[in-house]
Amino acid sequence: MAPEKEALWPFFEFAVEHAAVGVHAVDMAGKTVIYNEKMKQIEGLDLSDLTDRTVLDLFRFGKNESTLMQVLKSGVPVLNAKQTYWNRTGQEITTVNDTYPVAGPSGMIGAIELARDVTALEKFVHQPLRTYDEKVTFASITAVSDSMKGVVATAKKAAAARLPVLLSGETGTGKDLLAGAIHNGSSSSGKSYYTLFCPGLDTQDLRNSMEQIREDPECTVFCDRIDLAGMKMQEELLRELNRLGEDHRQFIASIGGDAIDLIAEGSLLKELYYFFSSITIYIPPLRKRIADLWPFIDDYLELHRRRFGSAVQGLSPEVQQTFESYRWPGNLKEVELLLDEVTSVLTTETEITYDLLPHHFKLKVQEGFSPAKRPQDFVVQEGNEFLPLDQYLREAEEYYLSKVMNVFEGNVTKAAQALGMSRQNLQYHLKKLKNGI
Ligand SMILES: Nc1ncnc2c1ncn2[C@@H]1O[C@H](COP(=O)(O)OP(=O)(O)OP(=O)(O)O)[C@@H](O)[C@H]1O
Repeated sequence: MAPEKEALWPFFEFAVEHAAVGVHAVDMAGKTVIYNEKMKQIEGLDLSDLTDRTVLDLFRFGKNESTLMQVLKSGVPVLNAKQTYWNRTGQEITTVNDTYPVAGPSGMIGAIELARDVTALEKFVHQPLRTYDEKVTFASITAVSDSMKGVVATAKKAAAARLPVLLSGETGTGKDLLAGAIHNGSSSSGKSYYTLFCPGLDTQDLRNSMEQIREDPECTVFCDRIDLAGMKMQEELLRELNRLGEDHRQFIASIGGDAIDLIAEGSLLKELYYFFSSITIYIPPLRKRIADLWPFIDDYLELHRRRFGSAVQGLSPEVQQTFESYRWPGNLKEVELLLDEVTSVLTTETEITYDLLPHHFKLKVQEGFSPAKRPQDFVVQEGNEFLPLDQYLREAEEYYLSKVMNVFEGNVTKAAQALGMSRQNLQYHLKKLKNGI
């Protein structure tokens, strides 16, 4: 390298590390040569040893599924590929990726992926309900598990009583959907439905919306994610709501977790909680009501056959096992986006097989079983703190199973064979560990 260029090297390095886009570059062998801070943040991983191994070794996705590998092979850029991730803390992240071939003095030397984090924008541009132009009703909600049946039954009562309702649950559990169903199931059906998306709300937006709401005495007002609005905005919102007076409006709000915890940690204004909580409905995460997963997928595939002429009839047994043991931090919304991604590239396939799953999802499946323990934590040595036997055995079991699941890329059948146990038995152990039992 020319000395004047070499002198600039620290600047390049600094720029890559501090860039607001994720940067992942690989050489012609697929070995990672650059993986910047933003990319780690986006993928929710701490991969300090990434540079020593090839991407394929590490993530073990099929060659065709990695856009980096695709570009390495074709030499053609892949631009504007949108992906939604749920990192291991359950945070939803949407990126738009551009992947380019990189040329050296005598030909191509690798490929580079630039990932723009558009999560905030996605959240701000309010996502319409995914109902394919059909009216949202209680029948739009997949509710096969007992807990979800209970949720719908309470929501129906709330719609009839027209009392303020507070919906709580993780991202993607269907709070928006339920709010829409309550509106359409109440006497406000056919009247206006206002959504205030609280994380993106400013004083001016709030006042403008409130002006319209004031003129509309029979509407429904849905305040989405009040816990993400900030305390000052919550106080303003409460003042505006109290000013509306005694009309016939239906008030609904949603929060992303337990109300009492959110109040205790200072993310939810107690008085605003009281305003909405005449009826509180908690929607459990999908992993606690997995019975809802299969009917949701069946409905999704049936709708796609009917509307878009898709040929897909179902999932291969391997994919079923993977879905059953995955934690689904983004709940049914994550399932839906994953199916959108998979089905968008299918043509004549009648079954979704493991190979067809996107690599970022396989990565999440592998990551799902990686407790923060190290091998030395299980070595019994004098001077170490001794754990109660049952805790030690549980942690060792979790550690061992996590490693075996990683080796077999989340494939329960193969892992069970290696462990000398039945698939059902392994499934039972994995579920037990995931639920912290
Ligand atoms: N029980 C359900 N039945 C049918 N579809 C569901 C259900 N739960 C979620 N979905 C699907 O997931 C999508 C996203 O759900 P929704 O936006 O209502 O979740 P949310 O809890 O409001 O999420 P967030 O907190 O991120 O806004 C819905 O549009 C719907 O397609």
